[in-house]
Parts: sequence; structure tokens; C-alpha cells
Amino acid sequence: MAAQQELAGKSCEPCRGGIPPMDRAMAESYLVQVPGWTIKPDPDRLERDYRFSDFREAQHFAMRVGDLCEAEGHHAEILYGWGHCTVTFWTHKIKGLHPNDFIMAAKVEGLMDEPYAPVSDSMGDVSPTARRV
Ligand SMILES: C[C@H](O)[C@H](O)[C@H]1CNC2=NC(N)=NC(=O)C2=N1
Repeated sequence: MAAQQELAGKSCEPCRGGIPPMDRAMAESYLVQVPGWTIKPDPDRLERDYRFSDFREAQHFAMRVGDLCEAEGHHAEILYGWGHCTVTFWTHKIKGLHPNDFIMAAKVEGLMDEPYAPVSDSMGDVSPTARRV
């Protein structure tokens, strides 16, 4: 938990490539700092599936994750549906894992401590021209 908070306090550094992705041993040493996350292969990526009590809670979480990613300039793949949200990070330029991915995972963990607030009210303010058709 303390290790996770330390990781969450860091910021993502731009990764322009030209370096190898983390090897498994290094990745495992970071993984212990973000309990609940797992490493999936090809390319190596960091993933966690979160459970919620309904669709809107999962949607709310997915949107908060999206906002966090945009703020940090490091973006998750997000898949959500009724009662679940899967969040995946890897670093595209190096086709694998970078410390940025673990920093983001630790920050996403912090979102789980925030209270649920529905998003439908704020979405009502979206101008018609901004809507997708
Ligand atoms: C140019 C820009 O910084 C890059 O394309 C960023 C954007 N967001 C990203 N997000 C993730 N998850 N991995 C990346 O390699 C990545 N690269």
C-alpha cells in the first residue's frame, strides 16, 4: 500500500522509444507495488478488472480513468459494461511495459477511494454539436 502510494505520487515521463521494454524480472518487481494488477503477454501489458454494482458505477469509473489518462498523457485501453471495467496499460513506442504503466495503475487504484457520483447530469449539458451521431 505504501509502495503503491509512492508510485501514485510520481508523474509519467514522456517515452519516445529507443529503449527496450521492461523484462519480466523488472516488471515483477514493479507488480508487487500494485496489488490486484496482472501482466498479460504480447505485448506485455498491465491489466486489472474492477467490479461494480451496476452499469452506471462502471461507466463513472471508466470516465474517471479516462480523465486521469488525459491529464497524465498516458492512456489506458478501457472496456466497461454492466458491473465491470477492465483497464489496460502498456507503452506503445516500446511495445511493452515502462514504469509509466505502473505509475498509472497506482493512480487508478487511488480512484477507487473516491465516492460514486453519477455522470448523467453533467452529460445533459453537452451541446448538440458536440454529440456523436
Ligand atoms: C505522443 C504521445 O505522447 C504518445 O502517443 C503517448 C500517448 N498515450 C500513451 N498511452 C499509453 N498507454 N502508451 C503510450 O505509449 C502512449 N503514448
